Amino acid sequence: MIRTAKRTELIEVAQGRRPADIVIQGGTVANVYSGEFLRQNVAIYQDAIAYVGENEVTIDEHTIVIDAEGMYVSPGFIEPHAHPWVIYNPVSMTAKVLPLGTTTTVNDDLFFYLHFGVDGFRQMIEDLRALPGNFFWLVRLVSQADFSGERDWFDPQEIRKLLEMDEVVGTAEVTRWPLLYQGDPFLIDTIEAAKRARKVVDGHTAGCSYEKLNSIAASGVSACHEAITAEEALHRLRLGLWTTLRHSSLRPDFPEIIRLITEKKVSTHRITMTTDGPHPGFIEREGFVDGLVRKAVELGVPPMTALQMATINAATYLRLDDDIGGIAPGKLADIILLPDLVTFKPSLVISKGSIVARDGKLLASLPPIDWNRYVSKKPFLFAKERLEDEHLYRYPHPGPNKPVPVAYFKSNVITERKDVHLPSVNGYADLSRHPGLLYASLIARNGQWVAQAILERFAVDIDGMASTYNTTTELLVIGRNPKAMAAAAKKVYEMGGGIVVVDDGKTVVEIPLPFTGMMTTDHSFGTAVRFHDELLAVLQKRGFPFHDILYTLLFLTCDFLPGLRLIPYGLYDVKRGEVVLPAERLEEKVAK
Ligand SMILES: Nc1ncnc2[nH]cnc12
Repeated sequence: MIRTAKRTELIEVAQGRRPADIVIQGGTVANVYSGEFLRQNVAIYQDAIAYVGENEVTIDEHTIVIDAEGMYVSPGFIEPHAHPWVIYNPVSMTAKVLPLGTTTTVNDDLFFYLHFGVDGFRQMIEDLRALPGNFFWLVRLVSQADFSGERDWFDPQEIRKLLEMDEVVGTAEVTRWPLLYQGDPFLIDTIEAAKRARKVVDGHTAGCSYEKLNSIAASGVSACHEAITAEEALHRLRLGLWTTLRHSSLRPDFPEIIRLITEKKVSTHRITMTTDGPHPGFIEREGFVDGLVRKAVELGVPPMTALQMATINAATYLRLDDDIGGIAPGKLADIILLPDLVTFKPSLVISKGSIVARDGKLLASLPPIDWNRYVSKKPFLFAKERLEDEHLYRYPHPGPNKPVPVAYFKSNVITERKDVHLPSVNGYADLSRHPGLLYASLIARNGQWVAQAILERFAVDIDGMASTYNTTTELLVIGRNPKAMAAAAKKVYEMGGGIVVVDDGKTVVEIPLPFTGMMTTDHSFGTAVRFHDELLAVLQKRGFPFHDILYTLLFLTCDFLPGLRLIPYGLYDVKRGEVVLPAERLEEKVAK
């Protein structure tokens, strides 16, 4: 990482021959390298740390002297696995989490890359250099729902060029991990190239057995955050994978998984923690990396161990430990002041030598970003009126006496196939006598195709809703009433992306997400919280039985979780690897 502070000047400050810019004195420094708490002074010069010790630091009239008496002085927190698109965007996420002490986030690029391609994405990386804090990237090698042209879009040469950028620290999770198990040549070659460039290879091996994990580790993957039990986490640790413990809005797993440390008493130096893209309401109420540290300590992890996992361990995994992750001379000055080791809420946040937040308030300015300048794809490429055709929503009956495959939600994101006998009316499955069954259509934004499903246990009483917030960012329309579904779909079309719920002829939720269909363009994190909370409340009132609506929508259209899924190729049975009902061409569908 680039420093403005010259090494020779840092040496002068360390020797007291040059005044420091900031001195933090009288505090207890959390030395995450040695695992000690030490009463020491810290001298900061420009963006780096020059001195840590018991000597008085040389100051002048420009030096900011911070009295840290009674406080803990900790390295800034690091989130090694962020998804900066959960209605919030990279700027609003940073504005929220920096005052909470997370000075570094490492971010998945999926939706940015899908919508901008390499040129727009590169431009955005460059523009986001103006963000306060450290904002790094992991780049995807494939999407989360195969589509025609996917392999061309994720071009190996372009990805290798991205991997050369300083802001790109590695390759992002491959959710379709069976591709790695099978030794997919593109993935293996690109992973090899990433490793040669000294970058990390993030993993995503949900539900992978110990035996299969051997192959994944052999493929070059360096980390996994998908363990949901202490046992699964131990498998990852034993196989040399950096083991990232997750406590997210979708999977608040710490009470179980933290037993890896509190009961199995393993060595923790290869363990990190992640919030894994929580919904905005979760961050608002539970915090970000500060929340992980707080929760870990509450569950019995020693405070120093929790701090190490959130700082130096993450930095070491990311190969950034020469620059960040600890408080020592020569490192970048990412430092937080903690009044206690219980709440872990910083009273002061310093990033690269600047005070960026105090008492939970952001002081740093945010760069103006014109998000839509990166987007190379138009939101919709067909006439809006086409969405009025009810054939887009009604499910074609497979034939007399044949059961209809239904995607039944077993949990927030896992579905299971149920074969249900339904009457046929004019060739379509009739849901009118089956309360709780809903139509679902995934409509390509370029107007090329529509894929269809029937859902059960999503929500009993939804007339119509539409959302581009899903892993394909195509138009997902759900409901029991095709007219209401059409109305919701048209509204989302008009907004250029977003989420709309229509009930009894009225729009009851309207969330514009014009940035890739996933994010607001707003710098205010509060807006994202308000939108999320409103959506969840409205859907729960109409029978949504789970806790994380955004993840239900997000993953209904992915191809890596069990059950029936709605993907660009059609209704897909993941276990059998089989398309149950192929997507149809939109033109043919609406002409019927
Ligand atoms: N695989 C994933 N894709 C999109 N957002 C996510 N948030 C957490 N995991 C994610």
